[in-house]
Amino acid sequence: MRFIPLENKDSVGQWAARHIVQRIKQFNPSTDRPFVLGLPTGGTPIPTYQELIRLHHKGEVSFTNIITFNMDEYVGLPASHPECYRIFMQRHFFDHVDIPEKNINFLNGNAKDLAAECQRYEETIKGYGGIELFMGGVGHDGHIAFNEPGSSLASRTRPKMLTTETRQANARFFDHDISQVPQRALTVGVGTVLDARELMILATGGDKSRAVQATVEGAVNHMWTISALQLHPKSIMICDAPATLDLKVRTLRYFQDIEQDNI
Ligand SMILES: N[C@@H]1[C@@H](O)[C@H](O)[C@@H](COP(=O)(O)O)O[C@@H]1O
Repeated sequence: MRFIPLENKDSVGQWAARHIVQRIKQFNPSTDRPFVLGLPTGGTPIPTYQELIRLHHKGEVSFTNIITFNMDEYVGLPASHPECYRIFMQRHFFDHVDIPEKNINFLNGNAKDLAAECQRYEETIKGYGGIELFMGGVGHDGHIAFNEPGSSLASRTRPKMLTTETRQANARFFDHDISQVPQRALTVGVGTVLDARELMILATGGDKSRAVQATVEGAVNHMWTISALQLHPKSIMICDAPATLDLKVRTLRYFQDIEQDNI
């Protein structure tokens, strides 16, 4: 696992966006061979989306031959709700780049049969030959996508109950009213995430430092599902300085040393 310690959330966004653009260029996608990108919502990836939009407007990257899969979606939020993840993604990213509508994939949290919807998602991902690069954030409790503590590290896409801690954290998007935050979500599983050919996880802010510590220094553990990153052959975690506060100085210096040409 690579660990990239940077200064602030904007440098994290710039690094992540540059990495995505570099991977897309190396892959050289076409209509017959599109690049499949997994994407998160949340506050953390917003600087990355802003930088990707900037690079797109500069002519450095096109999303015409990119297929996207978002990680998760709330269950039962009206499709037009501003915090519905599809709407969030339109607002922060898709509306500002040249991705064709048909290339965008989401879980439908209003599907009648949620299990069948999750199965459909898994099959659609497989149909595209899997995900090339999965970008993600991390919850305060170390969840990846909505894989809350105790989720199987082999889990696949399925409905999950959200913890009170996660609903409290996300209440900031719902007028700070936890009762408006859905109790359930559909989420790709930890196993689904691990199947991607590359993982890139972003963590910014001091409130993520315990999750970062668990990921980088802790043991692989279902109570910190993000720690499954250690099992992946090609994973990167990118942090700002506050998110590294719980790491040992020795750990931080080690990664600063080996990544000095990349930070
Ligand atoms: N399901 C999402 C995750 O995919 C996201 O990574 C996490 C962190 O969000 P934020 O970036 O806003 O801190 O919270 C949500 O619960």
